[in-house]
Amino acid sequence: MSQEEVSSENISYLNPRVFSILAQNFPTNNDEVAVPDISSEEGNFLRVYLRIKKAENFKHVYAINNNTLHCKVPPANKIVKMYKFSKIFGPHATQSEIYNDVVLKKVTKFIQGINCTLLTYGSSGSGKTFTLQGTPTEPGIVPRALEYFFQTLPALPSKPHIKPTPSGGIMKLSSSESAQERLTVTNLMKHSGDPAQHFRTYSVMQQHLKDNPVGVIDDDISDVHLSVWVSFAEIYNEHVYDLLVTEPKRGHPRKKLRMVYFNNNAYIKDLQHINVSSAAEAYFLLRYGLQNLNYASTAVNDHSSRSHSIFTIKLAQASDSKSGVSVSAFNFCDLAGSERLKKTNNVGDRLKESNNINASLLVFGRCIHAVRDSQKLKNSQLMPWRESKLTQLFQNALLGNESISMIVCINPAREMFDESQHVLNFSAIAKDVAVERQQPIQRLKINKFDKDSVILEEDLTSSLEELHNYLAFLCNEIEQDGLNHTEYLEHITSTYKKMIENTKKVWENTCKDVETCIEKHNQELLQSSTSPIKSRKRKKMSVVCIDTSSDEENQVPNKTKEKRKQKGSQELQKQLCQLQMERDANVVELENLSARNKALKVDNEEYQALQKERKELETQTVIEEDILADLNRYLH
Ligand SMILES: Nc1ncnc2c1ncn2[C@@H]1O[C@H](COP(=O)(O)OP(=O)(O)OP(=O)(O)O)[C@@H](O)[C@H]1O
Repeated sequence: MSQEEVSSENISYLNPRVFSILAQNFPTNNDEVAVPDISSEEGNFLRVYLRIKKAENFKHVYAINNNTLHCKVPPANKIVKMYKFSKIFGPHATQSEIYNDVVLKKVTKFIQGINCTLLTYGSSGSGKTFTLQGTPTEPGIVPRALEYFFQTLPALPSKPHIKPTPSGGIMKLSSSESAQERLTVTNLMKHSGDPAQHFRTYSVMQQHLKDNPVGVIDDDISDVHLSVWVSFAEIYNEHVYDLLVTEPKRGHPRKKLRMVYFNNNAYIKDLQHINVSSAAEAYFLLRYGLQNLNYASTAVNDHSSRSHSIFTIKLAQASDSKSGVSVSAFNFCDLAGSERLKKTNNVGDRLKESNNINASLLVFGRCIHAVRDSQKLKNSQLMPWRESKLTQLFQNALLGNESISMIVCINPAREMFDESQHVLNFSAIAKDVAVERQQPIQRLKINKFDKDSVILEEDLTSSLEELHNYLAFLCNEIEQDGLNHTEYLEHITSTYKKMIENTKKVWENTCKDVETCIEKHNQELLQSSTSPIKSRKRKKMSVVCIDTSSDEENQVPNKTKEKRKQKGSQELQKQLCQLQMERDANVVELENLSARNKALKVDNEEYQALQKERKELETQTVIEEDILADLNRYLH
């Protein structure tokens, strides 16, 4: 069967099993199904590698063998500290050596269906980005992995038929959805300025990847449907952004994304996963995202990343004959550099970034510490995963449920000694973290009873799972919306109250002013009628008044009295006009607020409807669970 033909009955919204279909097709020594073991050849601990950046005249840091680093503590150089690593790469190590030793096997595991994470950690300017991305002439780990990955896979269909869901399942795409998915890359290319330039850079890089190894999949996998997706996220100042979106319109801020939980796994809601069919396309998206990253010049690196970035490749696999689907992800995470505020001389925005970077790295360190301690002491202490976005995302990997490695980068220059010490101490703790063995494959049990019952049981299990998933999703949404809704309602009500109080106060004050003026003017008029000289002097004062005195009482000449009356009433008129305008503006504002209030009521109704739907779903779930239990009892 060709990649283009997919039978819609067999692929639906399914949850993946742990290992992929392709895992069965990698050559093995003894014809057994290859069940990859993430811990066997790596020992049971997190793999931590060290890369020492090129630097001149450094003598206090040196590797005594492939795994051990000695560090003389200045100024006396008498104390020597020793650090152990999975492997140390000295200043002359090439990009390809690092890729082959650290990443190559992981890409194979990734194709076999295992989730993999690779982090680079180190102080600012120590070479993290260089190690991951490299340059067109010295390509780093990510472009090398992409090249290997796409050369190992069979040719992909021109349009994807399956897509991973955010919760880790797979959905089947209709032909229009499939076409729509392909449009996303084309649109980004249109927005990227000069796509030809990009492909020129790519071909320069490819020239330097001629010796990159290629994997082989022996078996016939023509009935396995494959699709590849990439995403690129940035965590900047503790906010998450999608790097693969077109720039927002001028004056519009970038959209902040939310972290949500599904089955205790955090994922970034609304982060785009873009379908790619070749290494060239994936490399284009990588470069596109890198352009959108936050960089700035600091005293230690003139092109310093001010955020953590996570480039993810997802492989979705579905087979009609081999039963089941699989989704695996490979995360490449470039952590922002830890920095000493004194050394970087940061102020203003840079200082705020530094504080956020250091704070999230601190939580990262505390989590690693807590995992290590709880493993050593065999206790289950509370871990501060939720204190930073970074640790929320990598909780599962750091708990040992994925294949995870870290490349620690240091700049061995004398003036960077303090930073390097800090990084090395951190890596010593990280290296102690145990990685647990992954769970064996969970297959759907095929029953010995008649075929219809088996199908019914499978259908029911799958629909129940869907129902559970949807319920969890709905609960999450309701929780989030409920929070926003209440906050918004409170905000609008308090604004409303404040505005009404303000309007009242302004109106009362104005009325008081007018009354005082009238009183004053009347007194003046009374005085001027007894003393004409005084009244002439006072004429210069600007007093707004209403003349209430009668002709008989008034002793001033009629003309002067008439003029005063006119002037007084003109000014009063003016003031009244102004007040009228103010009141009109307030009325408009109040109308606006009423409209917003009405909208909120509509929102509220929708909220209530959602709650109702949730209740119905809960009832339905209970009923379906009962049916399933009955069925199970009947079957077994
Ligand atoms: N091993 C290396 N060989 C050659 N150049 C290197 C090496 N490591 C780093 N560099 C160069 O050093 C400079 C800083 O490196 P890089 O930007 O990768 O640091 P970083 O750790 O990512 O810093 P930040 O955390 O501030 O972003 C870059 O110009 C990079 O090309």
